[in-house]
Amino acid sequence: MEKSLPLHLLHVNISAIIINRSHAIFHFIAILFLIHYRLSFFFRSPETSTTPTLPWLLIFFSELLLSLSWLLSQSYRWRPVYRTVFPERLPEDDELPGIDVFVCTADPNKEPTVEVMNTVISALAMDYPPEKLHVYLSDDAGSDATLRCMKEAWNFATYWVPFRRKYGIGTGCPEVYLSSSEVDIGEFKDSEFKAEKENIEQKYEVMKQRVMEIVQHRDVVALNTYSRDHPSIIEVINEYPQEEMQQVKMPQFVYVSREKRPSHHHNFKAGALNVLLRVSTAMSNSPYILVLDCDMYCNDPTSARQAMCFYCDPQTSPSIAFVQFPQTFRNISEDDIYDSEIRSIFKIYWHGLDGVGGTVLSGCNFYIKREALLGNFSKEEDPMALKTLVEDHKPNSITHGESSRMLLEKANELASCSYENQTAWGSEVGFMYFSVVEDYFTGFTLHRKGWKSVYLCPKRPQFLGTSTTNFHESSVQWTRWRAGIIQVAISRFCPLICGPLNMSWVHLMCYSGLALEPLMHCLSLWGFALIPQLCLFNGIPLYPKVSDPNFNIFSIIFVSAISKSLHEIVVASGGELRIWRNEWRIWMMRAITCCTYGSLDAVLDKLGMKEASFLPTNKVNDDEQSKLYEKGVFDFRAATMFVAPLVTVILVNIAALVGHFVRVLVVDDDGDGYWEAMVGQMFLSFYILVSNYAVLEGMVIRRDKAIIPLSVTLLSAVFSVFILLVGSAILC
Ligand SMILES: O=c1ccn([C@@H]2O[C@H](COP(=O)(O)OP(=O)(O)O[C@H]3O[C@H](CO)[C@@H](O)[C@H](O)[C@H]3O)[C@@H](O)[C@H]2O)c(=O)[nH]1
Ligand SMILES: [Mn+2]
Repeated sequence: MEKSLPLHLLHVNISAIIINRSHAIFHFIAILFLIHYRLSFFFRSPETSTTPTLPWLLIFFSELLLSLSWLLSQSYRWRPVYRTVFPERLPEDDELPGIDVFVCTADPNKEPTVEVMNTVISALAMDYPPEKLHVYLSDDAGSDATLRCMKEAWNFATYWVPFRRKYGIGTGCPEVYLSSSEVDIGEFKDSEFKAEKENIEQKYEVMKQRVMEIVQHRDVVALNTYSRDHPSIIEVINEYPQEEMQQVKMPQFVYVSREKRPSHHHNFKAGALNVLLRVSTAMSNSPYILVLDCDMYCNDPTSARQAMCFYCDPQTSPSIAFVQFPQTFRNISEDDIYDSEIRSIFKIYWHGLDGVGGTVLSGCNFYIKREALLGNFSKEEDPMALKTLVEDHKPNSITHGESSRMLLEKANELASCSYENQTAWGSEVGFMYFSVVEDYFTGFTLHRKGWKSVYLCPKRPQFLGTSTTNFHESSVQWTRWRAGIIQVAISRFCPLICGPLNMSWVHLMCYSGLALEPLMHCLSLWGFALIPQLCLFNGIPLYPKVSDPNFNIFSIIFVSAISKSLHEIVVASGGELRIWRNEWRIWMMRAITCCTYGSLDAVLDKLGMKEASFLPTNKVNDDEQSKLYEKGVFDFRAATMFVAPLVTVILVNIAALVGHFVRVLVVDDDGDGYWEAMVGQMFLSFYILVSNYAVLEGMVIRRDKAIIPLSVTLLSAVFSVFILLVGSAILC
């Protein structure tokens, strides 16, 4: 009886569909009116119009681009769905499939070792049969200190894992459990629990102490060179004797550091994941793989069982390549001025993609099918003998003695940097190398092959990580993401031209929207930030007079766009009004900084003039920076390249408004309705200044350490004078 009950359910969000589609129709009609208005300009007699053609064309182009981006983004809103699972209906433990967990770390200076250890420990502590769980850590730095710390982590885990299991502790991460005062009081007040908890606390402190010593003695200079040039190191950690013999069944834990040589491109995270993919094929060969970033710990130990609800269902399992959980972060402040939560992606877009074919692969927190990554590869002739590895291998063959030595030898060969030479790794097999956003492109490749994916977003965050919470770091990260996406957009893989293959057209529209968004946003927002302002400065109207009925088209589009986003943030996802303001603001800022630089990076990469790079983000907590973020104050101590464009835009907008008022005062209104004709542009400038008041504040009002330096303001002033002079000469 139990068996016939479903393991998972799909709920279609009907009310969202009705609202989204009716709004889309309404907004679309308004855009058609706008296009009609702009086009009719070209059929007017030249005498009746005072506006030159070029600015008109440019603003029309900006409007068209933003409208196209809006149109593509309707695909994410076409059929939003959400899912529920029933892990209690899963088959018995011994029938569950095996899981290999991959954790990646790359730079011990930027990725605190204790955090990496906590992630590994939380994975070892997952609520899953231990003999079916294998955890692999990829250390791209090949740091001996990290390896030693992992042995400490393993040692501590042999106490933590049984403790967590025995008392059903709700989180797998010891740091979180031990630093939180509210967890599990009440239920376990008995002395046995208290004693055991104290023991765990003590063991954790000892571990941290040892780790600190190891880390302090690290030779940072030597490590930096070594991390780029070292042989492969693979160790099965649980082969080492434990402090005290414990009769605990533990998952397997393997440390892997692939070989790295300056002469070989290491392909960043995708390269690391592919090595883990091969090494794990030789060792445990579990059919499913969970990928985690080093700072993304398993908050809820039940995620594996939740994901298995899809894979244990014979009806859905054959077509699903991966089950994606959202990235959720523990360091998000109430204001979240940099949208570090990436709200729209995980709360809106991914639900929409799930409804039309499958969510995009999102870097970590996904359970992926090994078969989907290896494809038919394992069955084909493979010059490098992966074939024998995949087919002849019996999982769990790591024992002591000769066979184990041979296995490790084989694994080292698989982790060598020449292994992939002349193979399909990274182009057809495994994680894709083509773009620095390996996740987006790998997911796209799988969907193109006809695989599906699902998005599971339970109330309780399954994984928790640290997000970038300062302006510089998040700008660097966004520039990388934008660059990686535009690499795809301007290549033969551009979703718009590479054909739907096995995807639905709405799904393809989603991918196209994501791929083209950065380009469309940066071009159109630069247009909106400069063209109407230059015209305002020179007294040239670009919008209809207020008394002209056509003015309503623009007001309606503006109000409609704002109300929709307000509805999505405030009503549908329960956010506050200021979250809406902050998102809107950071979107504008990123369009003219990160999107622009990302596009440039991608274009230069395509021309062979600059290689795309993936610098890991800094995960070391800086108290001062965190405080500013908590208070919702912009930290402008960022590279000039990220601040100067913002200041330049602000200055041009101020100049336009001032220029306009001077003109009105000096040149008398000739009764031609000049004032009326400029209302649209005045409003736009005013709106940009009000929305980006934080930049003005950083320029002239604030008096702290994180303000915009005078030198940057002066440099931007030079830029804006240049733009005003040259722009006016060209446009008017
Ligand atoms: O050469 C590298 C570079 C990075 N990493 C690891 O990749 C992970 C993600 O790097 P991070 O610096 O945290 O970058 P983020 O921008 O935060 O990563 C986001 O964006 C990436 C794609 O750009 C995705 O892979 C990630 O999952 C996603 O969280 C970390 O565990 C790194 O240790 C490597 O293993 N090798
Ligand atoms: Mn990260």
